[in-house]
Amino acid sequence: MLVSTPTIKTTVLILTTDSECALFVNKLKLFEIQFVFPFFVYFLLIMGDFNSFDEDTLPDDAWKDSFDKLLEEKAALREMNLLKRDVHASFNLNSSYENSCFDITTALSEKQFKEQHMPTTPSSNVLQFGKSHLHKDKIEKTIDSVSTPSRGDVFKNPFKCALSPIGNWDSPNQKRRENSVESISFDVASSYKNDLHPSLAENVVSLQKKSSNNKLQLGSPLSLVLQNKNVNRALKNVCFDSNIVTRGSRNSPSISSQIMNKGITLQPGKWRKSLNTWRRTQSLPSGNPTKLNGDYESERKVSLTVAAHRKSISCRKHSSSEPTKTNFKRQLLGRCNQSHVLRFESAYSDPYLECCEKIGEGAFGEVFLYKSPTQKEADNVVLKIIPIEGLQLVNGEIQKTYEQILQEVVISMELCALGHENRGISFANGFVNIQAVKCVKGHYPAHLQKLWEEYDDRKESENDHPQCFMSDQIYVVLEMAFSGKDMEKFIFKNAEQSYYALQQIVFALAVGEMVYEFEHRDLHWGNILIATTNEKYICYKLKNQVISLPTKGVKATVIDYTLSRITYGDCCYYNDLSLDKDLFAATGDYQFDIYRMMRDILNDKWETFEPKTNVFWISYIISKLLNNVKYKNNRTKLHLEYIKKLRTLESTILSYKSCMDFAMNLIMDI
Ligand SMILES: Nc1ncnc2c1ncn2[C@@H]1O[C@H](COP(=O)(O)OP(=O)(O)OP(=O)(O)O)[C@@H](O)[C@H]1O
Repeated sequence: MLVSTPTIKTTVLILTTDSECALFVNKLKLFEIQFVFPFFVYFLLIMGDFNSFDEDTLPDDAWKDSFDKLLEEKAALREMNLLKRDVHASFNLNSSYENSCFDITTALSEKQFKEQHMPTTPSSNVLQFGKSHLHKDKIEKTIDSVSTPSRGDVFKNPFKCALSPIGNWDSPNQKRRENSVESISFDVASSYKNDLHPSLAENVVSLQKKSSNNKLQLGSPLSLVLQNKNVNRALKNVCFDSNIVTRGSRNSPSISSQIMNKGITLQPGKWRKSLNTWRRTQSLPSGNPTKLNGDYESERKVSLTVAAHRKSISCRKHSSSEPTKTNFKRQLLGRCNQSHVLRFESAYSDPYLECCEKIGEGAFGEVFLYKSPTQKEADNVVLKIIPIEGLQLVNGEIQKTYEQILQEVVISMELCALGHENRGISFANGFVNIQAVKCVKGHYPAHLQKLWEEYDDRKESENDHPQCFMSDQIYVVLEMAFSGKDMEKFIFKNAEQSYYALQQIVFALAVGEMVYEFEHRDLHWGNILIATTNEKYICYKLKNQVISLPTKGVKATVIDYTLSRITYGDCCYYNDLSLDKDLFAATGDYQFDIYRMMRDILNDKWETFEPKTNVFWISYIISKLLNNVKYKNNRTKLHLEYIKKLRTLESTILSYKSCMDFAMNLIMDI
């Protein structure tokens, strides 16, 4: 192999710094360094002219190609004036052009882009972006085809440099790289970098101020560039101004669309708390708790007012049983077997509460387990305590009204009654067993507050401390049977076990559909509880047909009917989500697609019975069973066999009209 002398000399010099050495070694691997290096040493010894190395050498960074320079640091970009331009060139080490989402046939050069989209005079429909003014609608249309402005030579041969071992850059995707942008840029209505949410601040690699007096001011729009590798993390907690501009998010089209749609990335599973956290960051920019984001705050007030008056029960006209405002309370007390609201302490004595421990929490309630001194599991009771009718926000949520809690109570009790085997032509276990409902009033008991604090110490509660409740606070307490662990945390033995747990859910929903036109509408894996059982079979009766389903050692129970719908008597009990815009903007899991799928199929009319929504949730559960739940034995033949079955279901599930339809199909296989 022939190597020119200047190359050899420069090579020896470069190897004097660690970082350069590492990069260089990578490149030299292509030349079989193990062969070349001894040859260098031998050759230099023969030359015997070490002093001449200082003369006649190339500059220190001669080995760097134009891409290396881009990767290095901001200075290089600034030197090229890229940071000040409309689109920020990438210096994200982790990205690769193969991931690019660009359609190269429609990609525009910077010049073309400016010609087509820059108006001569700014108008109200123009978004500020760097120094340019761009029409919003046009940006949205061309979002995936924005070019990175570049000096032509940078991308013609991205590895061009004096010492580059890659000589002939001829990639079929070269053009893509020309057009790729690996950063996201947008405006935020916040101020200093330090005032941003920490997770965003640490990702800010460029900050362009727009204020006239050269000082960053609160509320002044900033243009930020985030490194793509960190964008997802940053987006999780960050609130964006409504006039966010994003350009060429190439690694993840979904990130781009999240921003364009004012998308919200929520934690999968119990989404309410994560949504509330997001809402809080919207209304209180970190670092400046006194200043509210005006627009968002007024929007939020409207949505809270709407939530307070959200209809949950609607009855056929002229129905004698039509509930009115005045009798929701009476109906609730009827369900509680009470003539009036009880004092908390008379419904639950101190010795009773001393046998409790906190086991869970949701946005609407704290959940405690009463452990019976009899030590019999059947005597244990789960208490879900839900504050109602108060004016103060609890856990970021407006408290449910009598009407709204009545919806949950009626659904819970009626579905629970489906488990009684002597009832009519259908029955199903699988809905949480409601033992009693109580309506109580008063301060939150001191002992429960202590349990809340202990839980907070152990697991960090996301809820508000219950000391916030006054003596006139009303609560509904659902007393239920203990039903196991959230599916999210449960460890299945293998996929055979999870496959039969899935079947249990399908049959329960099928019976619910048949008897009550039931749709769960929020069946994420935090709302399915799994317990181990010694029973070999669980029985269901569907259209007069009794089905014995093997348990394979587990029992699945569906909980939390906050969003559910049933038809009972002449009334429909449901939750009108049509004004809950934030939920439909959420991303971060297939779960959040399901809310949009439901809204679409229901035409945003939440009173309507459409059992396909249950099928959507089953499809979500199948995907969780395949991709997310934990398995103890995941290498056995049996496990793989059932994974295959689940995959088959995954590909066919959305063709069913309802769980009833699906269950009928499963019966043939049993
Ligand atoms: N019957 C039960 N057996 C065992 N654990 C339960 C039971 N009911 C509730 N839990 C636990 O309490 C948690 C909260 O309950 P639940 O989902 O009913 O509350 P929520 O306020 O309606 O929640 P969300 O925030 O989803 O609206 C559950 O995730 C579960 O861990």
